[in-house]
Amino acid sequence: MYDNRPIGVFDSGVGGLNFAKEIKRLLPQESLIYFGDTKHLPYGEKSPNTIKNYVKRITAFLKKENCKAILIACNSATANALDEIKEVAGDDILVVDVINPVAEKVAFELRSKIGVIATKATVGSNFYKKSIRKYNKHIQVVEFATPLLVPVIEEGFCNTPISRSILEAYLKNKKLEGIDSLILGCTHYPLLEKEIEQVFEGKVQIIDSPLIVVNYLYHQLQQRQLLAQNEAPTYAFYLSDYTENFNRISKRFFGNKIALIEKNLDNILEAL
Ligand SMILES: N[C@@H](CCC(=O)O)C(=O)O
Repeated sequence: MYDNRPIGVFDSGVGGLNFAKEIKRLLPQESLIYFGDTKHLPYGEKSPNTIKNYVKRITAFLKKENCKAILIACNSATANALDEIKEVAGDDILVVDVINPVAEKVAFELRSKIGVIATKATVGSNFYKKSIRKYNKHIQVVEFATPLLVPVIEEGFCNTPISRSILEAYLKNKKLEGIDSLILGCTHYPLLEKEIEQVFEGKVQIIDSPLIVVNYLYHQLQQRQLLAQNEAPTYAFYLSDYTENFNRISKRFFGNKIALIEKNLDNILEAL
């Protein structure tokens, strides 16, 4: 039994593309519909209620596009609006987030002090600490907000003296002293992963969230007989506001033939 309907993936901007790219690599027969809410970026600086309003509309859009599953490729959305997203999605759509699969995996591995760097909205929720300690109370979890990293990434300053100096300032903070592992608790941050490894001189293991999450997604699809058998999957990219940086990074991950479609979701909830 196969299901060739698309998987919906969304984020506030380019961050979710790290996860969409991993789906394309590991699940090459799956079609994707990506929504980047670039008009409302950064989510990390917004209140939980504001985030809830944004992501309910995106979920409604992906439901209307007949998605069989939705990957919330955004930690800030997961940490502040997971229940609301599931409510709008309803029981017929599989919803996978980017925090719980990672928390469950790292909780059963030999780690003693895990660092989590993320946006203010994610750190403010303590979602990672609560999720990891739900499985293992003995692990110390340090959550540390690094808000400048998203603008650095969205403005295309990765691998520059700017990103390097900001990472040095953040990662050498006393709060992160003695960590053995680091979770990149923002889907944008894998774009800085090499630079982060350099700051720690390889002494800290960076957790590969995209691999863990997409592996979890695969098993959830398999259990529900929702896997696709599609030799020509399609990739559609919608943005609430076109940005050149999204265009550049999406083409780097998905090739030059993709089309970016600007989509206004202001009235979509009324249309449901
Ligand atoms: N993709 C980011 C959101 C970044 C932002 O819009 O502040 C996350 O995982 O939290």
